[in-house]
Amino acid sequence: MEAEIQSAYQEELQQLEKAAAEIDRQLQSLETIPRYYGDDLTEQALENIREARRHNLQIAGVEPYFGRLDFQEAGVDAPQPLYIGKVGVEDEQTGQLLVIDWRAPVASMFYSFTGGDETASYDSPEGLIEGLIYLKRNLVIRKQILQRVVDAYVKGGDNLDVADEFLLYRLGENKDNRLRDIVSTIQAEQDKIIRSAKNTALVIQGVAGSGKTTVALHRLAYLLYQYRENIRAEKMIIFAPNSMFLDYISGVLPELGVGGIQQTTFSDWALDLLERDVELADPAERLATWFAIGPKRPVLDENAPGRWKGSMRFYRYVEERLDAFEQNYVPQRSFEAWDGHVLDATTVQEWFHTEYKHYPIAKRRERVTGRIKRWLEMELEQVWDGMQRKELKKKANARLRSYLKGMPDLTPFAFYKKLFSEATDLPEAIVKASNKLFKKKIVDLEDLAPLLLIRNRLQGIDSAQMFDHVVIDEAQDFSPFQVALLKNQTRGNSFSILGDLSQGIHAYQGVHSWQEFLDLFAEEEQAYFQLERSYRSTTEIINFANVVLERSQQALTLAVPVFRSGEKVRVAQVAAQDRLPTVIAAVQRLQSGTHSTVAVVARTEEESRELHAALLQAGLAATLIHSKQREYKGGLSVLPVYLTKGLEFDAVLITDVDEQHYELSPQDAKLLYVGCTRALHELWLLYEGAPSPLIADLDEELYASELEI
Ligand SMILES: Nc1ncnc2c1ncn2[C@@H]1O[C@H](COP(=O)(O)OP(=O)(O)OP(=O)(O)O)[C@@H](O)[C@H]1O
Repeated sequence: MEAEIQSAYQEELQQLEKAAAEIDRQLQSLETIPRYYGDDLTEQALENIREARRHNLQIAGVEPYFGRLDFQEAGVDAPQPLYIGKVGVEDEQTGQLLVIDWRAPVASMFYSFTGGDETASYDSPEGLIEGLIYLKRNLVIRKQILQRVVDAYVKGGDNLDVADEFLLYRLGENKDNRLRDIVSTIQAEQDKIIRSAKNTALVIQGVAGSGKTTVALHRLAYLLYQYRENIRAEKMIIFAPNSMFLDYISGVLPELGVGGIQQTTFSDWALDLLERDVELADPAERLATWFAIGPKRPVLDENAPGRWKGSMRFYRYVEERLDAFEQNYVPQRSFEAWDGHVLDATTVQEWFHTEYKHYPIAKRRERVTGRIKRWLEMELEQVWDGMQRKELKKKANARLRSYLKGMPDLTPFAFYKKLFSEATDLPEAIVKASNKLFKKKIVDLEDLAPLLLIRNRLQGIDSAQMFDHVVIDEAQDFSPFQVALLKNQTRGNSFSILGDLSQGIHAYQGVHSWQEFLDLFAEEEQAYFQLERSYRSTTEIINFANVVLERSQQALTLAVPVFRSGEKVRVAQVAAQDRLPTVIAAVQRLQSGTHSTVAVVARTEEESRELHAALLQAGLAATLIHSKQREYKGGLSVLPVYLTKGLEFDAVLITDVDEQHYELSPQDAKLLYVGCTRALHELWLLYEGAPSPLIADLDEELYASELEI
């Protein structure tokens, strides 16, 4: 056995030497060609191709490949070793592929093949190719040095779940301040999502840590490769919950060799399109209101403004108002330039409703106005007396100004404001609150989608504003209105919509069932996937978090851990006077091991500020994360629980898990669940007085109560 391992290692060492030498040679030969900076278009195109190759070779130069698959195609004599890497590399001398891009059809077998039956197949442009797999091998190469060779499958061998062994090895690593690519360990259920056809609206429900964000980013890289003829990176967009999250995920796409994809939050994107004509109400205040402790929180029902204004009922209401506005846009009366010189109302209506029908309202107004002016000029040309013409022109222009007032040139905000000020059939509380806010030209997050719907109808959607693909991360916080709006701007309904209802802590604005989104798409253009395995946390952490979730009294899917065992979760009571010293000592203990990212999670922003100050005073370099934070620095972070969503840390310490801070309610259970599932390796919870009912009377197997600090 030992001899076999040695010989496999030697074989791979030789292969690596050969591949690395070829990559270096190609890179050097490209470097000898001077870069072109001129304005000749052909030269520019050639330079772009060279630049893309340089970039790919640089990526391949660091880690040429990560896997090997020996595949014997039916009808071929012997198995061929296929080396799979982040980018494809061709041997320039032989024309053979030295490394196959992980996104290529043949590489799909590396992910879909999970042992068992040794036959495998893949979809190629020529049709289905079938054959036998002889070997599936994982390779770890760092800076061109071969570090690990692990065989996940050998035909005829004892294949004992070695695929999992390699995955566990990757999952056991500590995290720095960025999300990473997972090309070498994409799981079969994730691969299916990544390789789904472009023109489909995918809705993905995935438990915490199931790789949703990561999978969505890999899917973008896949689509760009597979549909390179008719899709462009600049036409793809990722919507994420906040700027700090965008910063946190910003490393993955460049690692996959992809650049140029728009990455933003819905509010930033919407405010830009609205030309910053309105201001957004302070998001920190909104969070403080909805995440207040206990009874201070507003009632969450279908009349919560976010739910109500985000509904399809309101979408249709706004559309009806727009229809009525358009229908009555042209004045009923004719335009009389001066006595007896009349332009019929029906003629103007014909121009507006029939001739220019395909233009948006504002454009139609422009066209119709221009045409009336031309008609007027022609009428005036027939008046021979210059003095009289001048007189009539003055009079006619005054009448025209008054006539055109009947076709108001409204901004989206002016239309929306008017809609609320005239509304008699909308809930009173919503109208009152909206009118009050709109007086100051301030709007809430849930007003942005209606404003854009109005904008699109008034001003139209420019082709530059259309998308080839849209990713919505943390989609449980999105409303049907937002998705319906984006649907109008997305070619082929190409969407990746991913989220987790168990983490729906913004239920005052987000969906309560995925059906709310699925209803927006025809049956044949949608697909629904569920991811249940959690890759982030140890089994101990997942089992603990699942109990918290079960106490939410809602039927939610529990996460299934990938079997990776670690420390027990620690739950300890502390006396009031010991709270801060205990937090400080606990952080020091958690930082003393190999953990590079540690989070102290408080219930509110105010409490996280206090803890942050105490940690700084104790000489610990902690970063406070607040709702306006744009950058994620890693190391030691202090943050309120509702801002942890989407992030992950080697160790997490949650403070104040007592009966006041976390009640036995679905909302608090989801909050605590989110907090717990952020931890990769260690999770500690502290409370004063009585523990939260969400963690009281737990099975002793689930936790340890000593802190050992
Ligand atoms: N196939 C995989 N191989 C290795 N690591 C993986 C794999 N899938 C997911 N992970 C890791 O699991 C962690 C969670 O991934 P990610 O943040 O994408 O999950 P998520 O479903 O978006 O989580 P959440 O909803 O809790 O924010 C990351 O560290 C990611 O690298």
